[in-house]
Amino acid sequence: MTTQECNTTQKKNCKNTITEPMRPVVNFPPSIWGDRLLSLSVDHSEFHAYDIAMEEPKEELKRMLMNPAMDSNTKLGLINSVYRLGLRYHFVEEIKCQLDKLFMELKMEDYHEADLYTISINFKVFRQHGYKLSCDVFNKFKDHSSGTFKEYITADVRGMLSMYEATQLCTTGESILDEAMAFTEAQLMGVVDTLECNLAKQVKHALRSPSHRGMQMVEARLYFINYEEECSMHDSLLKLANAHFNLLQLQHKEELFIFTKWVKDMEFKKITPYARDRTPELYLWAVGIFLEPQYSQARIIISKMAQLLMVLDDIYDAYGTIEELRLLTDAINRWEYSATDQLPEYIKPLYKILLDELTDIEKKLPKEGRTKRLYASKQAFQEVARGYHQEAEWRFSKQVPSYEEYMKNGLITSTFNVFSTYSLMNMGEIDSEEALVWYQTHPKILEATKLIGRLYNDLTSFEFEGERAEQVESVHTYMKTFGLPENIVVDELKKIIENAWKDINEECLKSTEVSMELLAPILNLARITDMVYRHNDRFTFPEATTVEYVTLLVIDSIPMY
Ligand SMILES: CC(C)=CCC/C(C)=C/CC/C(C)=C/COP(=O)(O)OP(=O)(O)O
Repeated sequence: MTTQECNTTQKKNCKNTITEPMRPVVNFPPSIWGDRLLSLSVDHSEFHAYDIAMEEPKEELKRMLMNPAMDSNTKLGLINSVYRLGLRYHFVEEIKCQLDKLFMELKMEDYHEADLYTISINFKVFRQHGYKLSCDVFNKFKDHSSGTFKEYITADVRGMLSMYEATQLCTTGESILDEAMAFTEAQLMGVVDTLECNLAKQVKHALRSPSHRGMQMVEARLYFINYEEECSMHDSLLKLANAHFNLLQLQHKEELFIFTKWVKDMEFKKITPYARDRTPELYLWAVGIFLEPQYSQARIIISKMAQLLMVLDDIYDAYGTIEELRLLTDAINRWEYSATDQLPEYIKPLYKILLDELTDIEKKLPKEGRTKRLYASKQAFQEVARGYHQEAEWRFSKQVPSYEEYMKNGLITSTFNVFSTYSLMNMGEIDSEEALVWYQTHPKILEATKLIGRLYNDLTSFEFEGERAEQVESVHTYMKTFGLPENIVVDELKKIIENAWKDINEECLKSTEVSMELLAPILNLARITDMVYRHNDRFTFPEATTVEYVTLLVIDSIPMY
């Protein structure tokens, strides 16, 4: 977020005639958390207790998933619940084995008699696991003479909700799904206030955040609360989900404490008082990217990187003068302690933290492939600094680039290359030559995710930055490049976001090229972006939903079953 450009004005200090730049005062809302997060503590014996509590239900669920006698729709329903509860990673092999078989045996005739709910669940489950079930399964719900959906399905709210969720898996060219998304959304909005309690909660949340685009752990907790009847169908599912939530909450508490303490120990408040204070909000991005317990260290590293990016963003967007920003960019490009000398005093401690942290991360990485991974992560950081600098130069020279030129740079300043590089290098996957080669081809899924990040971020912030004469963000560059009014441009950019989601969905269907495990952090990055920016900038102004979600994941206790 940028502020009024006023740091080129010089203020005379009469006593010693040294000129001091006038720096903008940015009224970022303060953090609402205070020191509360520093009192988070965990009892380590509980980790073990939850691990034990998970063992039996996990084995029972494996048996259920592999049970050949279970009817295919019941099985797909169970896989749907497992996925929505964030438990998929426990059953990767079993689910693959079952879906391979079910998908191979599938015949379109099987869907002739099936209802909307069943077809939608089938569709969603297959697609979410990489199997491209044809969208033709929905043809029978269309009245082809009128071109609209058949009237009778509007009475089936549960079915429509499920269809709405399924349409989020749409890929390019599937017009029936585009139409179904608009149709079900409008119908659900029309009836939501007339529904009974549980269904109303489910519909309200889906309209606010469809499950495929939501942050996995938040979605899992809300599924557990809002879809009680589905979760209670199998006792083992209930037990496993419950122990799993408790286990993850312990981890989240511990990690958030470590991250908060690091922010305090590094004295960010003192050395970067001009920057936003958003510790749990940044941590939420890390939880969004990685759900699984084994990525604890990755979540802490990603949170730290996000903190450094946020502070850099606040220097480049507001606090630094253009001369200081040039020096800072040069120092980040040099990436060596001796470059500290060229920096203004107030940036020196930050620069040191940046270099120290990377060295520290280096020590934690396995020796094999270390150089390559470090090179990639350093490059990603340097690229963002150059991108931030380019934006500052445009603002300084009051130049408005073309939309294309802006976006080329804007994809870089989305910062998502840093997030995904750090994610992959902490997965061990980037060790594999194949994964690294794939990553360096600028995969479509990553480009689409960056696009969503840049556009959503701009769409939610351009209005409150609207008083500024020269805007350097996507809405105004698009308006200027194509000579279109603001309302049309906003709609156009939203369409581009929808198309980017289609690309992401398509990429996740090609799971033979790269594993779903490698795609997951990138898909999850798009999901957390959707959660944070779909309605407004919930990162800079986190009061409502972000606080609600941090509380849900880290603070609210989970009753034991
Ligand atoms: C797409 C996007 C930027 C996602 C943010 C991901 C994230 C948590 C990054 C670290 C902090 C940061 C730069 C937040 C965005 O600030 P801002 O809203 O001021 O960003 P801007 O200056 O690039 O518009």
